[in-house]
Amino acid sequence: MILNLDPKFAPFQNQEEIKFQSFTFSGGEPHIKIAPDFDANRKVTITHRLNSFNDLGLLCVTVDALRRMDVKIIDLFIPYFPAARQDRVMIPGEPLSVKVYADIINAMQLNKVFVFDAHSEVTPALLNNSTVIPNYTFIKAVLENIGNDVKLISPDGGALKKIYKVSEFLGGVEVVECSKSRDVKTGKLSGFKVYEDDLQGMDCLIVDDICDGGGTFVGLAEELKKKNAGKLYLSVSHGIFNKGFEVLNCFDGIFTTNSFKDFEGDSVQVIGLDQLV
Ligand SMILES: O=P(O)(O)OC[C@H]1O[C@H](OP(=O)(O)OP(=O)(O)O)[C@H](O)[C@@H]1O
Repeated sequence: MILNLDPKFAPFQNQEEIKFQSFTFSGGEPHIKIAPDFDANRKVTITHRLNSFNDLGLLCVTVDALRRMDVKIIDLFIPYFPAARQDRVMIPGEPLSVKVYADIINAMQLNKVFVFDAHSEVTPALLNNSTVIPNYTFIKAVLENIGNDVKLISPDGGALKKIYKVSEFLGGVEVVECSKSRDVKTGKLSGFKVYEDDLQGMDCLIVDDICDGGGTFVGLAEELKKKNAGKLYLSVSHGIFNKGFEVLNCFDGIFTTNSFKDFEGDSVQVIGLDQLV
């Protein structure tokens, strides 16, 4: 059975849904009332786009309510893992935020926790009983839109291992390795390298987990164009796009999923997770 905490997000279409009402108390506390007309002996999968501490609060009270209804087996599907990029302490005084979220979820003693395309190996390492759903079928769906005659672009060393697995899944689509550097003091992006001399007009698809402000991809696109890239496409599993799509107008197509939020308009092509999981 499925309990979709976000009414706009229902990735598992074929399962029977548990009904509930959720609201926020005047003091700001999330609350839920779950309709008791379901078989508590069955496994319940909660789905949630867990993007903030408020979402986490609703999840915590939901798990508590289910436990009090005697539900023994609870799975969780949170496609975007919050703070997954805060997976190391860069400067003393900063938190290891990904562990804060993981510890809270671990305390719920869930049967399985599913995450879509985790930022790094730190998330599943910290999260008990976790399964990372890879981005393979997402990228396959992107290629169904733009064609197979592209090179896959890995923006940095951290993404390399994943992109070679994507390439293998797709039957050996060629990978171009790139790297990015940051200013040690400010943490700001300072440069990109593309480890191929001439892209000879080939179309390029950048594959990454998250687009936030987009600086990574705009900078990389400039370097790819300097190396004679043809059309440029961007695919990110989790679209935050906090600076909008104007900044990304160097791309001939942008693809993402609905793991983080929904999108309106045609600036981005969204491949829903219901088609991928
Ligand atoms: O859209 P932007 O604002 O440019 O951010 C997107 C980039 O941020 C994340 O990597 P991050 O730089 O955090 O990776 P790291 O773990 O290698 O530092 C993500 O994997 C993208 O590469």
